[in-house]
Amino acid sequence: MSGKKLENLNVASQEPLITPEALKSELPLSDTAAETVANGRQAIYDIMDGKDHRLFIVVGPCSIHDVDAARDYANRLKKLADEVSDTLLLVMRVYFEKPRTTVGWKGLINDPHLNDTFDIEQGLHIGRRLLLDINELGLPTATEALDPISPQYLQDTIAWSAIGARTTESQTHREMSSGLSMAIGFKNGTDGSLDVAVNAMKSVSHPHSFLGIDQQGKGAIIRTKGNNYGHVVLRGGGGKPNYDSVNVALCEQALEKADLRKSIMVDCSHANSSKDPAIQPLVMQDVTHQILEGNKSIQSLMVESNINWGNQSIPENLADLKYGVSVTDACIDWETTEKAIRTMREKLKDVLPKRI
Ligand SMILES: C[C@H](OP(=O)(O)O)C(=O)O
Ligand SMILES: [Mn+2]
Repeated sequence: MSGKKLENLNVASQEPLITPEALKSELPLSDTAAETVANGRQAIYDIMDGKDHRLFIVVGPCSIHDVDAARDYANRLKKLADEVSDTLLLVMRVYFEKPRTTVGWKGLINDPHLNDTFDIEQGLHIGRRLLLDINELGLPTATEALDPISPQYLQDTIAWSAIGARTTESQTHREMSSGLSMAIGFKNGTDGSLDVAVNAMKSVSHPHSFLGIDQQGKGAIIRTKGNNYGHVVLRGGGGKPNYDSVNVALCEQALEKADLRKSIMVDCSHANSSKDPAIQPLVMQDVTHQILEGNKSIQSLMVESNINWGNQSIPENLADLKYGVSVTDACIDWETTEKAIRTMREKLKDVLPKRI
């Protein structure tokens, strides 16, 4: 046998990680939280199946870096969610995993102390604790499923997941999505391509077998049943927005041609707002207008919102972090969020019931 080392030559070190089973026994889902997750998932299914007339809005910070601010935000959102629940189902964005175009902070799980110490085990504990607390409030949560292993640790607390613009084309993410236990939104490509999302919906509806880890953290062959609740998320791209009625119609045609459910989410941020938060309420107004004009395919929105406006880079001295301000994409503030969602509810409360 050759004594030559031929593997992990570029791996500096590896260390054991808590198993999914152990993390969940340390931080179990309570009955209340489990009910929030199950009810949130079912309500989204019913909206997509045209049984529930509401829209669902995935709303919250681009990323979570401060769990106290996240809890503050969740308490505010829960009050608003109760107020508008006859017309809008609000689902809180709780994004822990951030895809970077090149390099940068990759989220609370990867680097919970925001200082390149990459205390991932702590990140998993902090993330799961927060998800449990938000579900305890009765507020369903949404996240981006980015790391192929982390769903084993967290997905029992999630009501809706996104596959991002950078990974909608990835076979790994399509295989993973075919086994996830909730509706999945597939963002169009960063170049604006809709095909990658339509193809992802097709792929995900089929069973897949692939390499993964089981609840004991051991290597496993995962065999899935397929997931029929994939849908498109129009987030703009290629330097152009795609939330307008023409692009929505083109998306409807593509879904029709592929014999897929016409359930579209409009992401009011990202390339649909050219990352300018002030544009997001305008996109929300445009979507509202499309629905008032008779659109039936837009069933959900995504809004990047935080306690305070804009975004900030992570400072050398973390004490300089501004409270409730995103450290990734710029967000609208809480007052703007409240006003825009209340306006949407006001305008749609008598119209949406007639859509089904
Ligand atoms: C990163 C993600 O956006 P994307 O660039 O994948 O549309 C998000 O923050 O929702
Ligand atoms: Mn973002």
